[in-house]
Amino acid sequence: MSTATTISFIGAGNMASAIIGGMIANGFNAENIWVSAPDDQHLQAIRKRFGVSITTDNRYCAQQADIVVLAVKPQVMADVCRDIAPVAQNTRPLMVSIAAGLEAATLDNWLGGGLPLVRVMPNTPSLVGKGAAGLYANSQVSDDQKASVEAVFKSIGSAQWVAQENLLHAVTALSGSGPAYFFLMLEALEAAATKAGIEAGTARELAIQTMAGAAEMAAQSEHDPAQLKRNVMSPGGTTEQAIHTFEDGGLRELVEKAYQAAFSRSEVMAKELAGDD
Ligand SMILES: NC(=O)C1=CN([C@@H]2O[C@H](COP(=O)(O)OP(=O)(O)OC[C@H]3O[C@@H](n4cnc5c(N)ncnc54)[C@H](OP(=O)(O)O)[C@@H]3O)[C@@H](O)[C@H]2O)C=CC1
Ligand SMILES: O=C(O)[C@@H]1CCC=N1
Repeated sequence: MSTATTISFIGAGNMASAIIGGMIANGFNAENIWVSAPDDQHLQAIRKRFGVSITTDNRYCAQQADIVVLAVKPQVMADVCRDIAPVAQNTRPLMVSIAAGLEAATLDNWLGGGLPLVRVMPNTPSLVGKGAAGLYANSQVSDDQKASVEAVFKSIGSAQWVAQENLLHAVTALSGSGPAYFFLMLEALEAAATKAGIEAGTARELAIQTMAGAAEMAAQSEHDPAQLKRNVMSPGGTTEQAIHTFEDGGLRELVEKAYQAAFSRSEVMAKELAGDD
């Protein structure tokens, strides 16, 4: 990505902040980032935190950039896109949507048609440079534009292109929503350990370090997760009692059910919102 690349974010919430924070921590120049949202006080806080330029005018924000990231909730996306469409048609930036569900053709239609558009499904650990994003480009996107957007998301974690757009539903249910699954596991482990008498701060520290250590080991090891799990399960020891409890309690089926629920919701959102024209 060129150091002169300018990026505008329409929407300044959890996900936009995570991406911006990750980019700046990785050396991207805050002067080349614009952010717009309706609430000026919220924007002032973003400026203070990251040193980016801010405006409550989405059109003005979109006009500043080579890449425009649409980072609002799916339900307000139609209004936002229709509002900035004249500007986008005039300056023809690379449009990037991070919204769950919303299809490229629907977005492009709201933006007036014929624009280069990449859909990205990122996740909040982008803030700490450990994001995981799936990307899909429509046919208007050039190779250079693909390289630029890939560079942005690689700078804050892993970025993987998917061959078909509908695979983004599968990415959303895996890595888009995924951080919440692991935060739930942390909450549950911390609660169990606290009940057993460990001080809450200590329980959290040990649980987090265990999760981070397991993830790092899985990333670095030549063994698959099943083997790594077996390596912890000493015969007749403690771990096998816990793992058998998880298996007997139907954890795998529950994970599959939860994954499918997120996947289906993404599909339903795509259908519902595609009808919003
Ligand atoms: N959170 C996550 O983990 C992930 C979210 N996403 C996607 O990212 C998108 C944003 O989600 P998230 O950041 O969680 O949501 P938030 O609610 O945290 O942020 C939404 C932002 O949009 C702003 N906004 C609302 N209306 C407008 C408008 N008309 N013009 C400009 N900005 C507006 C809000 O402004 P204000 O601050 O003033 O209220 C807020 O800053 C969604 O489409 C979601 O599907 C994708 C992957 C992961
Ligand atoms: O829950 C959501 O809809 C968004 C998309 C993936 C993570 N958060």
